[in-house]
Amino acid sequence: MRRKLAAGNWKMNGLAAGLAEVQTLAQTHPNDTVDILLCPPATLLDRMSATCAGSAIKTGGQDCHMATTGAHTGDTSAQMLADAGAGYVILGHSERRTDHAESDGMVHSKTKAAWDAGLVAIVCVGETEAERTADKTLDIIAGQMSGSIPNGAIGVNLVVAYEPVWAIGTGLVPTLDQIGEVHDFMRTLLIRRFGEDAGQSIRLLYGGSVKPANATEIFDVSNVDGALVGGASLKAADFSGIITALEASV
Ligand SMILES: O=C[C@H](O)COP(=O)(O)O
Repeated sequence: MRRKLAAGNWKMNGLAAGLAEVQTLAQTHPNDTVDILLCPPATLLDRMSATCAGSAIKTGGQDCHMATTGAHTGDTSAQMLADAGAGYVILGHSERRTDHAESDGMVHSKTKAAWDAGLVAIVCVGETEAERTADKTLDIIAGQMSGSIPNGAIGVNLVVAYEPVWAIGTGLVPTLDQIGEVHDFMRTLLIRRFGEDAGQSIRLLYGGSVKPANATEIFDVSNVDGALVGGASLKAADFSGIITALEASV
């Protein structure tokens, strides 16, 4: 039985004042019937981890370098994220793939670095609007998963997030059939590559304009084990509505 996960990605949003939202969220969801994760900007990670200590909320990074230490100005290693209290790291988000030209090979190396540091890697995949229109969605997903995920994936070290690029921050959401088609396909790929036990235990998240109003129907889709939420994770009231919908789906 896969444990559901509600993951919030604050992206480049959030100052110290935002920690009040985290305290409210922790008070609203004191029990951990699902996993709750917040990934703040690196500047807030240490303080958010301290704020969440003893609560049901875990913290994570939004990216890591593939090396452990060294002359990499401006970068953060997986070990540093763990040192700041993180248990997870988001890797290969489409904004990183676009803004920083991250290739599948780089995401692959970063995932290995995350595992070496004891972090759970949330590897993101997803097609652009043009790729969906050209009916290439499943090919893109297969290529990104094969190129970005190293050998050795199991349920406790990997989460895969399906995020159609055209649905991120746009208010557009694929149909439930489209989400189900991709999630079922990802499950099949994981089982084929890693075997039945590991393949069935890796959690699959949907991400892209998830809100309290559409969360329940998305969480009913087969092989959707939770969500990777951007904008709606910034305010406790919004993210709480999504967590409540996920708890109800268990
Ligand atoms: O990492 C989160 C996703 O990019 C989704 O962002 P969004 O919920 O603002 O569409």
